[in-house]
Amino acid sequence: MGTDLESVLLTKEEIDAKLAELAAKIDAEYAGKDVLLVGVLKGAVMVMADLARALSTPVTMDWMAVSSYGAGTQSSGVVRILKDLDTDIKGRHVLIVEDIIDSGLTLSWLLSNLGSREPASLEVCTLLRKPDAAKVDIDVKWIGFDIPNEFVVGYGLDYAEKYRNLPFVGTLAPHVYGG
Ligand SMILES: O=P(O)(O)OC[C@H]1O[C@H](OP(=O)(O)OP(=O)(O)O)[C@H](O)[C@@H]1O
Ligand code: HPA
Ligand SMILES: [Mg+2]
Repeated sequence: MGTDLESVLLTKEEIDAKLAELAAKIDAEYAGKDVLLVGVLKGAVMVMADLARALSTPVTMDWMAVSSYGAGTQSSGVVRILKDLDTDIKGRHVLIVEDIIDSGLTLSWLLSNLGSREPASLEVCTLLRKPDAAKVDIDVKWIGFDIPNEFVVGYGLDYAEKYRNLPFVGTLAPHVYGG
């Protein structure tokens, strides 16, 4: 697996099983409703692709690009919109799909931004969350895994844009980012 990675935290099989579990709960919640999945680029691409295919509920998908990390391993706290939604979400049931909640700053900002557009409902599904890294308290309805406060890569998650295409989630060796 190369010397840049320290260990595998979640295998592809564990991720697949968890997404199937989450999809069943999401299907039950939105039965008969018209749902818009909002993926947060770029990290959420893999979760969105696999979660959307695990759902039975018909959904539409839109994407928002925001960035708060740049090339580093620490959130700057400053969120920039790089690409806004194409869809007017007023009156829609919106489910934000995220790869990870770390400090929570990105999602907290996104929830208030999208919330002000008057959706019928606004919920969050994230594959990963780091409870020990939280700087803000956020209400998240669907969480795949709570993980330790270490920098992780793979399955959409990057370090300086690398490793997003790994099919599993792993921890990065500290020497890679000077830790
Ligand atoms: O809870 P936080 O501390 O705010 O961190 C979580 C956010 O950081 C990452 O995105 P990033 O800004 O790295 O953009 P990317 O998805 O394009 O990698 C990740 O995909 C989340 O959106
Ligand atoms: O642990 C992480 N890895 C990659 N990207 C991230 N963005 C927030 N936290 C992380
Ligand atoms: Mg990133």
